[in-house]
Parts: sequence; C-alpha cells; structure tokens
Amino acid sequence: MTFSERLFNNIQSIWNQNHQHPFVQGIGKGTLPKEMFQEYMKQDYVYLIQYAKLYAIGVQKANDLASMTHFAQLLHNILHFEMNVHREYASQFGITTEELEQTKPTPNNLAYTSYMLSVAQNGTLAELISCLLPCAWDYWEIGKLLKKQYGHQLENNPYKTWIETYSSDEFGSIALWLIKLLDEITIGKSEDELAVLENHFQITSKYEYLFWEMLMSGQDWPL
Ligand SMILES: Cc1ncc(C[n+]2csc(CCO)c2C)c(N)n1
Repeated sequence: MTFSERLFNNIQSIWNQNHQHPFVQGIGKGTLPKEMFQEYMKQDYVYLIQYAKLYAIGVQKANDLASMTHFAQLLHNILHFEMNVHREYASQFGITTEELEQTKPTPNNLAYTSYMLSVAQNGTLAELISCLLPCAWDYWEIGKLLKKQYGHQLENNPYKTWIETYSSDEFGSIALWLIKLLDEITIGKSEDELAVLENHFQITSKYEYLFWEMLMSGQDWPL
C-alpha cells in the first residue's frame, strides 16, 4: 500500500463529514443563501493568498528542478486562475477586488493558514505537502461528488462554476501530482516519520471541516 492510500483509507470518516456538511450540500443543491456564499468568497480569497505562499515555500524546499518548476506553475495558476473564480463571483455580487483583499480572516481561517505556514516554514517538504494536500484533494472529491449527485440539475444552480471548476480533471491533476510526489519522497521513511505526516494530514482535514462550520455559523471575532 502506498502512503497516500493509507492516508485516504484512514481519512474517510472525516472527509465524509465534510462532504455531508450542510454548506457543501447547499452548494450542490444551489440552495445555499447568496449572503453565505459571498462571505465564503471573501474568507476564501484571503485564505488563498496565504495558501499561495505554501507553493512558494514548495519552490524553495523542492529537491529537484522539475518539482521546483511544478510548484512555480501551481503558484502562478492559483494567483491567476483559481483566485479569478472568486473575483468573478465577487464582481457578480458587487464586491470589488480591493474589498476581497481587505477581508479580515475569522479565527478558524487564521488558525488554519497559520498552522500550514508554520509547518511549511519549520518542517520538511513531506510535511509541507501533507499539510496542503487535503485542501486540493478533498475539494476535488467534493467537486466530483456534487457533480455526481446534482450534475443533472446544474443549469439553474448559481454555484455551477464552482462545481465545474473543482470537479474538473484539470483541477484533479493538482491533487494527483502532489500525491505522486508525496508517495515518492516517503518511500523508506520510518513509521514515526509517517505518523507525523499523517497527523498533519488529519489536522488540516479537520480544519477543512472547521472552515465550513465557521461559514455556516457566521463565526467572527467576539471582540
Ligand atoms: C478552505 C479551502 N480549502 C480548500 C480549497 C481548495 N483549494 C484552494 S487552493 C487549491 C489548490 C490549488 O492549486 C485548492 C484545491 C479552498 N479554495 N478553500
């Protein structure tokens, strides 16, 4: 069994709860209130700004030129394509790019990105990938699942672009590349080292859940 197969098998119960989350299901059905999606675009925009830095650290920590080039490509794509989906949704809602950028991250959002950046800066390349992988991989799983469940009724769904983006093969190729690299660099690692990596993978998977929770509950700073 590869390391990614082990991660995938052990994460099922957590990811299932992500997939069944009312926020995710609301996107699939197209019933999620617009104001909630607007808030999501704002929070996710500042999340992605921090996430993009993880790819930059990937460039720095990569062990060979091919991986370095690939991380640089992912960095370019997130800034120019993924964040563009947010900018376009925001402009439909009358939110400017400046407003998106000035969004103050909620406690859960800040905790999630701070965790990943701390591990990225202090840890190994394998630790960095273990942290950023649930984001790419579970979103692809969510995209595919929603497409399967609700694909026949997407025409009137305001979140169709979101579902089409995250269920696409192009998007899936990001997760597949990260999985392949992680499998390669974990060959021969001890059980203790693998357990550290799996812990990062589980924590950031749980932060994915907390991100949906924070949006659903309208979490904000109390003071
Ligand atoms: C909270 C949150 N988690 C995951 C994603 C999805 N995502 C963000 S960056 C990226 C990889 C792009 O190279 C993916 C899949 C998101 N948008 N917001």
